[in-house]
Amino acid sequence: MDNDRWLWTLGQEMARHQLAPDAVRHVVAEAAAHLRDSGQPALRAFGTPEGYAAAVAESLAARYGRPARPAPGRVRLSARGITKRYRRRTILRSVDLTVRAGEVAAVVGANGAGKSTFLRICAGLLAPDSGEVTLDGRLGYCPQDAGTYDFLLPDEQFVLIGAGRGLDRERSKQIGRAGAASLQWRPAAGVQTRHLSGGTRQKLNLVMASMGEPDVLLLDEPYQGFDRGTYLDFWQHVWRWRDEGRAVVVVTHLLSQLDQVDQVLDLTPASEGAAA
Ligand SMILES: Nc1ncnc2c1ncn2[C@@H]1O[C@H](COP(=O)(O)OP(=O)(O)OP(=O)(O)O)[C@@H](O)[C@H]1O
Repeated sequence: MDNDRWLWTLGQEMARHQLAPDAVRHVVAEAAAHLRDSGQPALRAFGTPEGYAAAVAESLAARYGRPARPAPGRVRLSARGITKRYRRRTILRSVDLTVRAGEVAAVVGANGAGKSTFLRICAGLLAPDSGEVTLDGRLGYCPQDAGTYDFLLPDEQFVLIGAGRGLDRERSKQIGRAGAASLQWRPAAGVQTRHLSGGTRQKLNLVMASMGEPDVLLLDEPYQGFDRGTYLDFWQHVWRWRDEGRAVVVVTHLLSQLDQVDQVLDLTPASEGAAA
């Protein structure tokens, strides 16, 4: 089945699940954009259109059936007036973002709009030219390019990160393995990180970022390379972290979850946004 046919079938299937036409258009456009960007065949990226439509319908039903959320708490992350230039190019111009405990913010924008740059600034890894970031609580940061060590075993990475978060070896391994299992991954004994697939390294990256119950999670497109099931699992984690009172910031290109997040920070430059 070619991608056009797949997208058409997805639209039909979603209509069959009685999803609103706007939602159908939204999801089909998002899937089409992902296929265009990734160059992947649709079946490999998302599975069958029937299965994907059912999963979307389920996730929307879960959303509307979700019990009342706890009210957002204190401000965990505040970025004010963030401006960043590389040589003469201004990448970020006076960007503001405030995220409270129990909130999810999505950072969106075209390739090169400065999403990763903004997250690195929020994580304290990069200094802005002007503006200020205030972070209250423990930070978990999942960079876009896996922050993993090639020659370590996953367990060794869990122990390393756990040590920095005050966890002993056994507890670190336990938490790491449980996190891996929740993303449908069971690390095989003796396999170094360099031998893991791209999607699995990304799972490792995400598990490490979320170890030690951070108050603020900064996630830079953490699901790249995930298959469809794991991608949906990832968003379930996001909602759980939010309901546990964490502040979560997710950089994303994909739009289907945007109506479920508390705020969307669009870094597309004003002139480009107007032209689009
Ligand atoms: N160290 C650097 N020196 C010069 N330019 C840089 C540097 N880091 C990033 N850039 C440029 O800044 C712009 C923003 O990069 P950034 O990675 O933040 O964008 P992005 O929105 O995350 O992109 P993508 O969606 O492709 O991941 C890009 O044009 C990039 O080439």
